Amino acid sequence: MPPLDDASSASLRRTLRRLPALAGALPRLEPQSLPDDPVTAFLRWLREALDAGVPEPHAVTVSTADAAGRPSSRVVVLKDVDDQGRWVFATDLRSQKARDLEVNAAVALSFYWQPLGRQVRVAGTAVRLDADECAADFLARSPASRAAAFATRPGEPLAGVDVLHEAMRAASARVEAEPDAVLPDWVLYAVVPEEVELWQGSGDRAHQRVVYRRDGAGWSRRLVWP
Ligand SMILES: Cc1cc2nc3c(=O)[nH]c(=O)nc-3n(C[C@H](O)[C@H](O)[C@H](O)COP(=O)(O)O)c2cc1C
Repeated sequence: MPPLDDASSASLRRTLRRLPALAGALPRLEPQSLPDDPVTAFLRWLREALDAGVPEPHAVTVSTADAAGRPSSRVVVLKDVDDQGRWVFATDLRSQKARDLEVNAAVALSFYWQPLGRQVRVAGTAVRLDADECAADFLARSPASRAAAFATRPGEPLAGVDVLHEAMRAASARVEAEPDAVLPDWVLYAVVPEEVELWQGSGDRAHQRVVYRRDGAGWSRRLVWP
């Protein structure tokens, strides 16, 4: 295989074209066997991802947009699907995603579970959880994660890696000295779903898409073309 830093874009295109996608034995989806509500369906698929040994199945891409509609995406970890059927993640209020959500609550999540050829998309509105819940989540984090959260200044220019390590050392000492200290900028967002799509890839490209849409107090469900 040619090196990927080869100047020839034709060679890059060839390399990319030859990469397999949706290879291997993938499960078949029987849409009628899916539950009526997407939260139960998601939890079933998450269980199957865990059982199949999918690496880090709780890693999820979160997409937000700023006040001008400029989108951005990044990976976070899923913290919960709560008893109100909301997908919960944690972040720093100073981060771009949080700044976006504070002015534009529209949000989309995307999971990809490669060994199963499955994608789940959730679109809806993000609500910030109350300070007590955010604090409890912060305190449940490992000391190293708490120190990292105290040390960071999300998105600000960093003069050098040594500055980061020094800030981490100072923050670790603080966490040890003050184990109950909470970062006030630590926030949880719950995504209230409007639409959830389960996508099952297939080697023969007859992929299946099932879209759930909120319908009054319940959900409607339909198949759509892939
Ligand atoms: C596997 C993985 C898990 C991550 N988990 C989180 C997380 O739970 N919360 C978070 O704020 N950032 C998390 N990040 C870092 C984000 O992807 C991102 O770099 C950071 O939050 C800044 O994003 P923003 O400036 O767009 O808000 C994670 C990154 C990876 C690769």
